[in-house]
Amino acid sequence: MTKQELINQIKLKKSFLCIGLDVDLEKIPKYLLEFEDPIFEFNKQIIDATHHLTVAYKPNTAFYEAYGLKGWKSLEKTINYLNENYPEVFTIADAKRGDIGNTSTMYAKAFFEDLNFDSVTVAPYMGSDSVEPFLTFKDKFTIMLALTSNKGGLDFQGLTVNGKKLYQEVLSTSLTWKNSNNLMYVVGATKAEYFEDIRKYVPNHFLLVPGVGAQGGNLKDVCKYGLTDEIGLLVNSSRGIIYAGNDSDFAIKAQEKAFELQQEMKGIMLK
Ligand SMILES: O=C(O)c1cc(=O)[nH]c(=O)n1[C@@H]1O[C@H](COP(=O)(O)O)[C@@H](O)[C@H]1O
Repeated sequence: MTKQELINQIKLKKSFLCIGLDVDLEKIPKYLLEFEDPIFEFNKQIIDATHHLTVAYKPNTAFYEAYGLKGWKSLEKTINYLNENYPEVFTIADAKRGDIGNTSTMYAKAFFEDLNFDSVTVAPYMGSDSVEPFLTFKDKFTIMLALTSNKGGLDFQGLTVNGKKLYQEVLSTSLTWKNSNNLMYVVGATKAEYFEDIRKYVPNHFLLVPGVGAQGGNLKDVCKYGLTDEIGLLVNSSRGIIYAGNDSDFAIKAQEKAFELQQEMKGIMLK
């Protein structure tokens, strides 16, 4: 998908919502455990009920890898279902990869070619040659961790290096990399007070913003400085949406939660 196609979707749906498909067999409605593939059945129902309200889905691969080969199959069925039925939706493999160059190329092939996701999350710790292989894929995006939502996010990202905070250094250095227009950045919703500063470094790149909902982040605070003329934000909620209910009406409950967030986004976009 191109950046323009993503922006068109955002404008059409009046939404910059991303729904996290972080499926935990202990949390899904019990009746689904009777299905041959409970994870896929859960995702399918969530997707069918929410696709008109969201512009992106983000399965975190940990929730699939935890179930071994079966989990990976469920991930493959989920991305295939999305690509076949809702190709307009942006897809994010939240895998947080990154390694020496030739290994990163293989990670990129796994998520961009084999599974055909639009994007993958990557950690910047190993530097330029660990990220650049991901950036060579046309119309695919690499979403690099900048300032994460968790408490420990500042342990390293907040340290001063070369007179700058490490996350600032990550942002400015990454802009010098080849194909840096294929980058997006993760900035946690729980770090809303940093968005003004972050936009000084990356005024136009998309930011993936997790941490609204279960982690307590607030949409309005994020939008105050995070929004660009092209919106430039994908705000993710996982548990707050997909576990809104845990009975046979779970998909409707998820739809209600997604609708609430979409309406809030629409209000902000129309201001
Ligand atoms: O890369 C991410 O998506 C991510 C980065 C970050 O800083 N914080 C963060 O919570 N995430 C992911 O975003 C999702 C948040 O889930 P909820 O807290 O349930 O909405 C999980 O899949 C996390 O792994």
